[in-house]
Amino acid sequence: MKAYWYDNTPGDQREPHDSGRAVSEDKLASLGVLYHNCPSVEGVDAIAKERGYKNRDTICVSPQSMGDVYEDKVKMFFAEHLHEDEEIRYILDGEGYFDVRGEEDEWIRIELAKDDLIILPAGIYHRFTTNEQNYIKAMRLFQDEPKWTPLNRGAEVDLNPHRKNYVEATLKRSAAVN
Ligand SMILES: CSCCC(=O)/C(O)=C/O
Ligand SMILES: [Fe+2]
Repeated sequence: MKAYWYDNTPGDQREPHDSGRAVSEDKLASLGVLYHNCPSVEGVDAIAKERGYKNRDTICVSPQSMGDVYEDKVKMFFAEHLHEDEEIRYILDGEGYFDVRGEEDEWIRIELAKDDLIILPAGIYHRFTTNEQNYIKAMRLFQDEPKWTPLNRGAEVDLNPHRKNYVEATLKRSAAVN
């Protein structure tokens, strides 16, 4: 895992966009984004049990596995959104980037590879993209039914109770201490 401020320059979303300014694991944790390295699935099972996850599936995001819909899927994942549930992603193979918003709405890019596990809190605005290798295989863990419901950013979603709770409980506290 490597995290850094996104450089905001134009160019393909799959390029690194590394500003050269690193972001620490502590900084991510202050935003409610938790990272673990899990060399074996037992570590994943322990985290899932502790946090009450009941379901999981595996997704492969690549032109080989998705065919004609690959580019549309990548565009969809890259639209800024939130979820009403916490989400865990465990990388089984390949690489990709999760971008999350900091306190001042700046993007932080989190580069993930095999054995990396990330927990994103409910209500955080984020997006995902493959990198230039166009290949990632990940385990998706769900607290309840295995559904992936993105709520794309907009005035209405800003007022979503899960968003408001995240802003009050996590984002404002993070801004106060950082
Ligand atoms: C590598 S997992 C596919 C993307 C995804 O599950 C997600 O939640 C994007 O926001
Ligand atoms: Fe998401």
